[in-house]
Amino acid sequence: MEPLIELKDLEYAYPYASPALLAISLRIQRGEKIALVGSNGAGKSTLLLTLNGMIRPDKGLVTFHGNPVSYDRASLRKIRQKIGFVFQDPDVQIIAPTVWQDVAFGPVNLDYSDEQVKQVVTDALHSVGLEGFEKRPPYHLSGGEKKRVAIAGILAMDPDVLILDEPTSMLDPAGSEDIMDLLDELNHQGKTIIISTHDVELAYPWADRIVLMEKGRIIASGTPEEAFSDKELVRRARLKTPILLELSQELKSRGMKTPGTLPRTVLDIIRIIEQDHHGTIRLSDNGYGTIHVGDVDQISGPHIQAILARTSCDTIGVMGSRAKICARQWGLTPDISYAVIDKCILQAMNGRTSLILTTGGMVIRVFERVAMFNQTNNRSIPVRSLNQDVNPDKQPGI
Ligand SMILES: Nc1ncnc2c1ncn2[C@@H]1O[C@H](COP(=O)(O)OP(=O)(O)OP(=O)(O)O)[C@@H](O)[C@H]1O
Repeated sequence: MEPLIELKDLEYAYPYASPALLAISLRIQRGEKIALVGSNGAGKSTLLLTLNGMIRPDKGLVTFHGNPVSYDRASLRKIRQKIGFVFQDPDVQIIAPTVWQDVAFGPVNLDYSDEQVKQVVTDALHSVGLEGFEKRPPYHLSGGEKKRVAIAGILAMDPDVLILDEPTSMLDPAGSEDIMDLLDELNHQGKTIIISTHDVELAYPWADRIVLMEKGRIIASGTPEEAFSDKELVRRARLKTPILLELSQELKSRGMKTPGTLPRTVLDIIRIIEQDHHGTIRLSDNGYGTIHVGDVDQISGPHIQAILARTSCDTIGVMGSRAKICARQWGLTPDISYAVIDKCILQAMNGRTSLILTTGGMVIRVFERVAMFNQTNNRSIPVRSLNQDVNPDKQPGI
């Protein structure tokens, strides 16, 4: 398959400095979620800047859709619309006095009509959960909100690819989880996402592919399990093994049976431990808790309130920006907003009931994920849709 972006034998050195990139070759497929991981100075930001022509390599070739990137003004304008870049520090990117004007900056410069600008800015602010922020001065927003403004400014130009340099730097844990959840949502909508980070715990469960960098070179590119399993490579890259992987390596070295696949989440680790105990480690006396799923675009706040009043629901999880806004408007305080499905499966295994609020295609994703878990682990955790228009007979996993 032709890659969406390809880098061939790139080399680059900043003026009066030693090479920042050496022998870089990389193929990026449409729809991938890639994390470039490496220590300070490894070359991650420089590599990202070559992807949409912000840095022109001294040697080698960058192609997009099979066409070599040209560095004339018009071509760069085009490619930067299709490959959007979110800088590490949002203050570098935010330039206008209000959120609306800032997000509208790109579309206005692309000569969109007033009507189009209005539409794309409204949609972009909706996607990142910043409706109602239109008139606010960006400089008075929190770090997480500024990051969202920067992402909205890029989304307003409808890029195929989103590049984010250290997307969670300067954010608190909840803010980081919100951003990673947003990136998942955008990827689910078809965007290719490429981030840089030195946070292995963030990259390991999130990425489809990890590209490990050291001193300007790519030293590994593979699934997170492959990239982080080689202790020597991880040491060379001045990183550390993700804690779940280290735990599973320790369990294995102590004779615990581990399945073919390595754990990416807490749920995976629990599964390994349970299998070794023949699935009897702990199951609540009540059996499994139910996972309820509601599409916030198909259901009203009062309806949810009524359901919550008559069902004992131990945990509320929200997936996606729209669900987060609705939960806030309906006066609900979510317990979880990241890795929601896995956490609700863990709750269900402890006999606890949960409610997941989300939108559209994500509802089906919940059913599919739980069905797959039930099938591979011989479980029967029930999932129920709160939306009447979903035919339970057609729902996988019930
Ligand atoms: N504007 C610049 N001028 C000169 N040298 C630079 C410049 N930007 C980066 N470098 C150098 O290029 C190399 C790669 O830096 P880069 O910022 O790409 O690494 P990084 O992996 O993104 O690091 P970090 O995680 O610290 O952001 C480093 O040696 C750095 O000192």
